[in-house]
Amino acid sequence: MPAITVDNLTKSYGQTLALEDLSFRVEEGEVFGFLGPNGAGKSTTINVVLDFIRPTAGEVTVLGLDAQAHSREIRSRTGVLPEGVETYDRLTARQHLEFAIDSKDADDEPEALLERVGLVDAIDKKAGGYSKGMSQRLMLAMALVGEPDLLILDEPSTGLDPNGAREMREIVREENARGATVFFSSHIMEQVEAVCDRVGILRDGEMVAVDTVEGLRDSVSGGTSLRVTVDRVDDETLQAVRSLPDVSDATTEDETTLVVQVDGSKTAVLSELEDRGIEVRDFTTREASLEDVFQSYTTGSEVEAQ
Ligand SMILES: Nc1ncnc2c1ncn2[C@@H]1O[C@H](COP(=O)(O)OP(=O)(O)OP(=O)(O)O)[C@@H](O)[C@H]1O
Repeated sequence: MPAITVDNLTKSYGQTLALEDLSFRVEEGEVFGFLGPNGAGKSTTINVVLDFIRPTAGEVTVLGLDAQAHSREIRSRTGVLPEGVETYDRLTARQHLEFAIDSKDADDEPEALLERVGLVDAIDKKAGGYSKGMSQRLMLAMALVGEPDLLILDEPSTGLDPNGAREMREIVREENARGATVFFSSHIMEQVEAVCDRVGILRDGEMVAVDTVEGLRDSVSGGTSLRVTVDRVDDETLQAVRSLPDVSDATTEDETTLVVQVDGSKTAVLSELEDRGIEVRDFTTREASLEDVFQSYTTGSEVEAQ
């Protein structure tokens, strides 16, 4: 049974079409990264999944239950880190957690939860004095209450410094190892790379790709960029390199530098140059970064998606 099923989901806010016929599944036990630029519709999707807003059309089930008919049960089994921090200034971290533990009928210890998110030192301080990162840590601790079956984290790294972002990823891994399904949104590809089993890329309210990180990388042509320093290069050589199998593009950066986009082995490119009597002085390779992949799917430029 999938943890989340979204079928033909459409959501309009007046004239604004935020989601258009969106369908995808999050399998039980996986870490699913929901990626998209600002305004793509990530929060809207999460809000429909949690029944905070109603869809214009389409069906959503969560943990096998209809999202609208069973929202109470779904929320009791789900830990949510919402977008934007909503702590209560006059309550301490301990009080926030006691409230969350009570409302979920759970038996967690506030200290233990705050220890996990690195906020135990501030346990009795009022949240009004917290930095953005501290508030984000507190919200994450609240999401962990009651060992939820499903964790939904909307932009969980917001306000966290690099250490905080790393710790957040560790918690995602731990929760997943315990058996929780994790669904988290981000507009930063790098954040999802380290922890996600699969990634869905949303663009203008539509899912443009769903795959493993490796699969996404492979689906973008020009997977590897090969930069070769030679003694000389001419048009004929450039044409010959371009027509090699697995080469999607080749350009010259200057009179002695060739940049080749190659999907397979780079040896063929180097052999072609040597066969033509061109001296290869040096070469470096660079794999398509995940930012390139993300950019190709969300802007349709830079690297061409197949
Ligand atoms: N309450 C609302 N009323 C009107 N339009 C809205 C509302 N909420 C969202 N939108 C619009 O719907 C679209 C999707 O917004 P959404 O917040 O879901 O995107 P997002 O991917 O979460 O973006 P971000 O990364 O900036 O949080 C945007 O065009 C946004 O302007």
